[in-house]
Amino acid sequence: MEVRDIRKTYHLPRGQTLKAVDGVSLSVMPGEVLGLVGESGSGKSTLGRCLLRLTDVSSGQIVFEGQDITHLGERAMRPLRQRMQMVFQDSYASLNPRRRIGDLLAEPLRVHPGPDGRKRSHAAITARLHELMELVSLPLSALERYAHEFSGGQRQRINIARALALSPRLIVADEPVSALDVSVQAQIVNLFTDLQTRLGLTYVFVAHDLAVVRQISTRVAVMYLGVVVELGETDAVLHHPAHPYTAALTAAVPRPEVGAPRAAPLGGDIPSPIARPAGCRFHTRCPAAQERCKVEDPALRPVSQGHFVACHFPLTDD
Ligand SMILES: Nc1ncnc2c1ncn2[C@@H]1O[C@H](COP(=O)(O)OP(=O)(O)OP(=O)(O)O)[C@@H](O)[C@H]1O
Repeated sequence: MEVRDIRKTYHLPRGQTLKAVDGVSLSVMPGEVLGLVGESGSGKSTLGRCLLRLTDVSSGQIVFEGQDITHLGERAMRPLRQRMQMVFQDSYASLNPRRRIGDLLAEPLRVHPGPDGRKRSHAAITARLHELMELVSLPLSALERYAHEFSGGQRQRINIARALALSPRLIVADEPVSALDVSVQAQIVNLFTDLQTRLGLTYVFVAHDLAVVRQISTRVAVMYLGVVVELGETDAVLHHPAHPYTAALTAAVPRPEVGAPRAAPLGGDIPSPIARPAGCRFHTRCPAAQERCKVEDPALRPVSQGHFVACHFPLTDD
């Protein structure tokens, strides 16, 4: 997927505008896991929804497998929906409590044609449901039960099974483990990793927990107030951050292999995206801000091969 300068503006009552995504360009390569991190309100969920066209973008371009999908209508999007799916944070809200799990999972299989382009038979649907249960390590008996009969972790397995039903290539997972207990989180992250290897999936993995992102991501994009401020390989971004914001985020996470933290944890709140600061949008909280940062918005530019930062004074390792 190629994303070019996409923006999503919400028009609020009283004429205010909120730029939730304010010019993001990035690519998602086949088979990679792109972690999207940033504090609450930075625009991660909105960007994830824009990528899958679950919300309309205000401007910019989204190209998926060579096809410009930016302005496709719902009918034209339908065949593409099979190839891109979303897993949400709230495992309960996304499962209809009055329907058996087997019924919920069968629905997309009934609506969309099979790999041969024809309507799936009852037997083909049943066989696929069994495969899905195996993929997410749930017993077949789960198909007969209702959402409330499962734990949060099991419900997230069901949501993953539903996302997998139509054999997608790309999955956007929006904080898929944030609502789970820590021990369960690890199991679900491992499940995502196993599935990725087995099925050759590509993920955009939205999370505010850097430990989770470090574990699963090939590359990381750090968002702040609607833009990507740092992008690169996971190790480069999280272990050698070039943006003071990333450095502050990583400083908040204890790392056993490193003694003293590299930067002070972040103070203050994220400013309102309705009245975002002029110049570099991070300057009001940046320990290294200078005069230039108050007036000039830095563009994302390379600091090394494949590692990009939007900062006038990027950090170096020495
Ligand atoms: N439907 C909407 N109408 C108006 N504003 C919205 C809407 N959806 C999101 N926003 C605003 O857009 C900004 C970005 O929100 P978004 O949920 O994308 O951020 P996030 O980084 O995913 O945060 P969180 O982790 O809290 O979900 C926030 O200021 C939010 O209030």
